[in-house]
Amino acid sequence: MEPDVISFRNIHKRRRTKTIGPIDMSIPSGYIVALVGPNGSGKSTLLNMIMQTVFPDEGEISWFGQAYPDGLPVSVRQQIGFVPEQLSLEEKNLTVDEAAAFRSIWYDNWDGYLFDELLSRFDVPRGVRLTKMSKGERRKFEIAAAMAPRPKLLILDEPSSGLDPFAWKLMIEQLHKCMRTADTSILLSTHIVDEIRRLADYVVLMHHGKQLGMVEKDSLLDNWKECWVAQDAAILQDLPGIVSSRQESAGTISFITTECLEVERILHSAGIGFIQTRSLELDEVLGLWIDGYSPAGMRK
Ligand SMILES: Nc1ncnc2c1ncn2[C@@H]1O[C@H](COP(=O)(O)OP(=O)(O)OP(=O)(O)O)[C@@H](O)[C@H]1O
Repeated sequence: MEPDVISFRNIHKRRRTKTIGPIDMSIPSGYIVALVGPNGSGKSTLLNMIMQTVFPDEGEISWFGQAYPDGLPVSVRQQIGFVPEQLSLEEKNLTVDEAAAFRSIWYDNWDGYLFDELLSRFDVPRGVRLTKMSKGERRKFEIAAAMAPRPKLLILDEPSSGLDPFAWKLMIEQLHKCMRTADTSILLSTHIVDEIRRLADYVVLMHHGKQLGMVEKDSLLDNWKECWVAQDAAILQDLPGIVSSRQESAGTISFITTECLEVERILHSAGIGFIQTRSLELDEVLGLWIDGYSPAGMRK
């Protein structure tokens, strides 16, 4: 079995107004994991710790199953593609071609053909300095450059920030392709619900510097539902994961549950069917999760 691509063990990072951590989490190999959470919850800090542009005050990080307390070797760094939240200062005055030449020295696995193909698909102008590009053009350059070494791990900090809908769709396609052809694991931070829906296998929720858990996206969406049944409110006592309920009309109630599959099993065995169900929107799910309702099937 492939080792986890990244493991955090008891990680703490003190910031001016809050502490990020404790973080204990492993990112499994071969999946897309979405890091979600409100502004300032610690997502970028976590990603920057993986890149060693920020160092934890306590705890240990492992890359592909190994810790490197004396610094990340270049050979391991070359296996990781990174799209940071901000443009890197070293490259700020370079043109696309100069920045690509700089990176191709750094990454000996750099695939110039793939980079050229991605740039032309994304329609990025080549001879222009990165600082003179639009935000979206710069973002597209960053995504192409992070994918060009065909890394084992791709880390994307709010990758779609500034992308137009066409570029966004193309990015989603390219990330799927990257997973298929290069077997790349992906960890991304995002606020875009549709991005999570289209890309993520797992969702990790961050809140106030704490990681509230990791759960399979499909299990989250299959289990967190609003349901309508032709029963009175007494039935709710026998059902798990009830968040809220409402009397819709005489003899009909609706309720929100975090354990819809189990609720369905219990009702079915009592000969009761749903009148209808509605999947919660992901932002409703995340709001409830932050409010303390834990999803079933949380990954350790
Ligand atoms: N260089 C820094 N020095 C001190 N505090 C920092 C630094 N960078 C971030 N912080 C603080 O750490 C906390 C977490 O910030 P971080 O950027 O990791 O959050 P985030 O979840 O990525 O937020 P967003 O969704 O807004 O990008 C915030 O309270 C922020 O003010």
